[in-house]
Amino acid sequence: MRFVSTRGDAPELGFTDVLLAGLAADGGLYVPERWPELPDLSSATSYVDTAVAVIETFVGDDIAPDDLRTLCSDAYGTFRHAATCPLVQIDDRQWLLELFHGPTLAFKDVALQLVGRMFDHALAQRGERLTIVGATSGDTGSAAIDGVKGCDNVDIVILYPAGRTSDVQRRQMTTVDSPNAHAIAIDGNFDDCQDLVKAMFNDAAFRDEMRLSAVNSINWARVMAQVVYYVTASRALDGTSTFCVPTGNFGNVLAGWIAQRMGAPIADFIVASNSNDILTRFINDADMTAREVVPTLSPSMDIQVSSNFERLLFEMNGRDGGITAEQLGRFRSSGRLDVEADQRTDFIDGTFRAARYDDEATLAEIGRIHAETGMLVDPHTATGTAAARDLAGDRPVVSLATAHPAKFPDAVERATGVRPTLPPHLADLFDRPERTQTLPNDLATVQQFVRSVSRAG
Ligand SMILES: Cc1ncc(COP(=O)(O)O)c(C=O)c1O
Ligand SMILES: N[C@@H](CCOP(=O)(O)O)C(=O)O
Repeated sequence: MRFVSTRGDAPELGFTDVLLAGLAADGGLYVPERWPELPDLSSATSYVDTAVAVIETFVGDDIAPDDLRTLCSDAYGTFRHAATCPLVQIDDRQWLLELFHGPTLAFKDVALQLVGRMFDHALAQRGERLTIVGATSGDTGSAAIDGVKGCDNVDIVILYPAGRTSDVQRRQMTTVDSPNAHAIAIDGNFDDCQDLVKAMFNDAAFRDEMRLSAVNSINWARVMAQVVYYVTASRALDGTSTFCVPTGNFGNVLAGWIAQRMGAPIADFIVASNSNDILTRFINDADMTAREVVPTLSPSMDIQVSSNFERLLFEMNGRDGGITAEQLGRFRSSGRLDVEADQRTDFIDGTFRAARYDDEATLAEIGRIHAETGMLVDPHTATGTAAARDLAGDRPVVSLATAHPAKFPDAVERATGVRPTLPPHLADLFDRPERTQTLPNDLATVQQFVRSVSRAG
C-alpha cells in the first residue's frame, strides 16, 4: 500500500517510511492512496487475529506476516483484560467499549503499545535511530513513553501543558525512569504544544538533523491501529450500531469512520465534546471558529485545533491536496474554516452527530451512570455516555470508554463520593520521584532542548 499526503505536495511513501516520517514533508498527514475493503475475518477468533488481518491491509510487504503477528501479540499481551478491548453492556441498548486496560490506562495504549514496537522493529532492521517529539493533553504522552521506554533506537520528548493535566497523567509521564524519555511542561495549552511539534517538523533542517518522528495521531500508524477495535466491536454486536466517541484531536472518531468506510457494520457516529466544542459547533451549526481553550474536568479533550480533521477535510475535498492546504492556511490565519454546504451534506449529514457537555453536565452524568449501574466512568467517557443517552434513540449504541476512572480521581469522587483506585502496577505512582522541567512556549528553546537530548543528530 502507498500513502499520499493530505496537502498533495510530498512524495508518496510505503508504510514503514510513513511510520518513521510521522508528518509529511509538506506539513500534511499521510493517508492510504485508497481505502481497502475489510479482509475476510471469518477465522479471526481473538483481538490479535483481527488486528493482524486489518493491519496487514495497510502494511503490505513492509512487515513480514510472522513479525506482524509477534508485534501484535506482544503489544496486546501487555493488556490486563483477555479480550484486550472488552464490550460491556450497561443497559438494554448501550455498551461501553473499554479501551483502558493497557499499561497507562487510556485508549492511547491500544495504538502506542503496537506503534512503539513497530518503531523498534523498523529501526533495528534499518540500523537507524530517531527522535520522537510529541504533544499531549495528558494521555498520549504517557502511552507513548511507555511504548518506547527502554527502546535503544529512540529518544522521546513529550510536551505537555503545564498545570493542565491531572496529577496522575503528569506523574505517569514524569516518573518514568528511562534515559531516553523526557517529559517537558510547556507554559501554554495543548494547542501550543501541538503547534511547537508541527513547527519542529516544518523546520526541514532541524527535522532531518534530529531524524524527527511523531507519536501523535498525525502519524498514520496511530489511526490505523485504532481502526481495529471498531471492527471487533461492530462485528461482536449483531447489527448496525452507533458509536459515540469523546473527541478532541479527532483521531479516534476518524479511525471509526475509516472502519465504516472499509465495511464495518457501523451506522453512524456521535462526537462528544466538552466546553471546547469546536467540532460540535461545526457538525451541528457549520461553525468551525477556533476559540480560547478552556480548562475542563476532561483535560485530554481541551483542544481547539483538531489535527485529524485534516484527513476528513481531504476526503471532503475529493482528495485534492491543494484545496486542503489552502483551506487550512486560511483557517490558520483567520481562525475560521469555511466548507461548502454540499461538502458538509455529503460527509457530515447522516454520518456524524454531535453534542457538548460542560463540567457540570459531565459530573451529573458520572453520578447517573454510577447510580444506575454501580460503574465508575471517567469524565471523558461521561461526555460520550451523556451524548449516547441524549442522541442515540433506539439504535444499539457503543460508547467508547477512553480512560480509566482512576486517572481522574478528583472528578469521579466529586460526582459519586467514591474515589477510584489505581491498579496494582501504578499503586506507588505518588511515591515515585518526578523528572521534568518547564520551558516557555518558544520554538527555539524547545528545539535547543531536543537537540541536547537527541542521540540521532
Ligand atoms: C481520555 C481521552 N478521551 C478522549 C480523547 C480524545 O480523543 P481524540 O483526540 O482521538 O479525538 C483523548 C485524547 O486524545 C483522551 O485522552
Ligand atoms: N488527547 C490527546 C491529545 C493528543 O492527541 P493524539 O491522539 O493526536 O495523540 C492526549 O491525551 O494527549
